[in-house]
Amino acid sequence: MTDALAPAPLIDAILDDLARQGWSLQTRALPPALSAALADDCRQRYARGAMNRAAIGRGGGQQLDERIRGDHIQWLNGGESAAVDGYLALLDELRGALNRELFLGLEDYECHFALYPPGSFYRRHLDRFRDDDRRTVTTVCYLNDDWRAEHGGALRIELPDGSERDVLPAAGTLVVFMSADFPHEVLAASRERLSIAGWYRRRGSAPL
Ligand SMILES: O=C(O)CCC(=O)C(=O)O
Ligand SMILES: [Fe+2]
Repeated sequence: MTDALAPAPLIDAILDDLARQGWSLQTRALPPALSAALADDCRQRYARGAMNRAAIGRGGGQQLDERIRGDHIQWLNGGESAAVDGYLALLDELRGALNRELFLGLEDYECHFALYPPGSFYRRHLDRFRDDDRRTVTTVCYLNDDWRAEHGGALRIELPDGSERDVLPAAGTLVVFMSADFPHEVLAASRERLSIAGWYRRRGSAPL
């Protein structure tokens, strides 16, 4: 038997927050060594041109629009690097806990590296597509050392009571929220901003 990767208190805190308020902010979710290795991996992919400008919409309706989002992304698969495998193992452990404790029936997890060049942003949106309701829980983990508020680049989340919370994209921070319920946006930053955005998905209700 292998040791659990994620500390039980971290998993418990996320489950409690989600059950109570539908979202969770954890500032020490990723070990610093893993976060640093992921940041290196992301930067190398960007440098060799492996990351593409992110599109909006899905399937045949995809389009590029810098007025809506300006990040570059690459989808992640197991077996690409030790760092990515470590990250996926951690997030799979969380998936198991969400299913066991909150009965969410999450079948899989899709995620991508994202690099926002200075000045780029992602306008207010919901992560659940109109024509595809499989995305159920959103996760975003940040990979940026020494991030300060004056760098900008916050994730601004709108809470059900209409108030807003700004989350700094600092290394180690993981944000988790119910995909259908929290409009959010990424504010422009004065420096490069690295992250992994991901979605736990349920089986689709519509036939393919
Ligand atoms: O990077 C973030 O803080 C959020 C990214 C996001 O909203 C998305 O990729 O859908
Ligand atoms: Fe989003």
